[in-house]
Amino acid sequence: CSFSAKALRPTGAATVAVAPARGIAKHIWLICPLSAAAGLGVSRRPGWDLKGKVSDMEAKVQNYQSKIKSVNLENDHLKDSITKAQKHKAEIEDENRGLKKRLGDCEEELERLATVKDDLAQTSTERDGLKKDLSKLSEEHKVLEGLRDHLESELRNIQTQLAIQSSTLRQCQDSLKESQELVRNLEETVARQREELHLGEMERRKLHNTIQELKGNIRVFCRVRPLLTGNQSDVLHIQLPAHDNKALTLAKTEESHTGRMADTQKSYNFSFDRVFGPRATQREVFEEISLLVQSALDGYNVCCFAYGQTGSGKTFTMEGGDLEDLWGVIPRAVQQIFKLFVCWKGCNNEITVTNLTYQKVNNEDEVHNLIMLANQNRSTARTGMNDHSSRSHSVFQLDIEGQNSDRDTKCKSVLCLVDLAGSERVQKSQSQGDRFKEMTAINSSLTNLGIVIAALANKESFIPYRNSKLTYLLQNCLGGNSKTLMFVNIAPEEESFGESLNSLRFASKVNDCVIGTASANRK
Ligand SMILES: Nc1ncnc2c1ncn2[C@@H]1O[C@H](COP(=O)(O)OP(=O)(O)OP(=O)(O)O)[C@@H](O)[C@H]1O
Repeated sequence: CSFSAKALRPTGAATVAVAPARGIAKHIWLICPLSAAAGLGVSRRPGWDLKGKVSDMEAKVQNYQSKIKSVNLENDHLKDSITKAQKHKAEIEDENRGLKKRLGDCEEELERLATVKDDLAQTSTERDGLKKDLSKLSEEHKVLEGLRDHLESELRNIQTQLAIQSSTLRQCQDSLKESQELVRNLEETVARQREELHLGEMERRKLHNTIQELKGNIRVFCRVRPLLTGNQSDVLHIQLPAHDNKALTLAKTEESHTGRMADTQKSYNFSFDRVFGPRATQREVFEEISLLVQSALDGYNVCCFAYGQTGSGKTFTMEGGDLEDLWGVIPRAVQQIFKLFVCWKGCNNEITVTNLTYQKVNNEDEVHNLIMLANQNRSTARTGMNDHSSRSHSVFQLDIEGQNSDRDTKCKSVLCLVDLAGSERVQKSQSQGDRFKEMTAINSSLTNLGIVIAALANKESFIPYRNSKLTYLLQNCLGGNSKTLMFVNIAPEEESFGESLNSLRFASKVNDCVIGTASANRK
């Protein structure tokens, strides 16, 4: 199609169709209105030139026909193209559907892959964690390997040591066998020596008893109290020989009554089993008594009593002071006994006295408590001779029972420790009223004690023990199966000379008493 630019006078709108971008053929069509086309390339003929016009028209028709032809061709061609395009479109749609499906598949796949990616990320995180764990475990493994090596080396050492120990053990077992043999031999020796010891102990008791018997059954110790005020060297009337602890002399210068003769020195010599001077300590005194306490533990009845004028130191000797150094015979004897004994199982007394109770004791403290109770009940008072005079006799009696479970033997004894009330002269003590009555009763019981001792010394057939409660209570100690010791306490003051002389004479009489040989209460 060719156009002349000059002749072109478009009168209507042109439609431009553009073929789809995608397709096999690409064409541009321009469709012009007929009126406009009629003027193309045709020169204007005069009105009268009909022929010319007809020929133009025919030419035009021909042109148009050929154009139609070509358009039809073109149209066919286009139809064909359209068919093709439609086919192509259908193919493309198919393809599109396929692609869409593929896209859907791909999206699904993508989703799946996203999940996989998440899984992968999680797995990766887990892998990182595991890697860390692995490295940690590797380190631990390394440490454990080190430890294992160390343990293996230790094991080797231990095995070596074990081998050494095993060999030592074998040696020990051998020496144990030898030791067991030795122990058997030693046990036999011990049993033999125990038997020898027992025989030795029996021998010791026998010898101890013989010594006690040789010393006399009623033994007498004399104790001189120190001056409570004043200078000890002023005491001239009591003389204690320096090298003889058994003798004592009372000396007094007697003035001539007429004045024509010179004053005479009168001396009274006494001899006892032991004389303790004013400086003797409580411990020294008890050393002697402890032998008697041992006799009580060996099964002998033992009695120790203190006699003397009021204020001469009887209570101090038997009980003493609160400090351990000042303890007297009773607390020291209790201590000695409880060092050896664990329990006392009761008491079985042969002599009973009205208003007297027997109390079971298990230890030293219980005994001390009883002594305190007894002291509270004991009557004391201020007299002309002593600020704290004991106005009663105090009798401490302990029943001892011993058992040798190995040999099934038993022994029983009584330890009797007596602090007598002080003897005193009526005039000197200036006692009145109740004190006077007390003093009379005390003196009476002491007189009865003297009578009993005199009867024993004279070996009389009847001994009047029942004359007083005191002698009745002490009858087993004085005349029976007992080892008896008497303390005669004397005061150092010169005005007590007469009382001291009386006491020492009485004590000498007691010292002469032979009351028979005591025997141990053993079963
Ligand atoms: N060896 C001594 N050393 C020191 N002081 C002593 C000694 N002996 C006795 N005394 C003291 O002498 C005083 C009288 O003693 P104690 O009370 O023992 O006498 P007593 O003979 O028991 O008197 P009584 O018969 O009146 O009861 C007490 O103060 C006591 O402490």
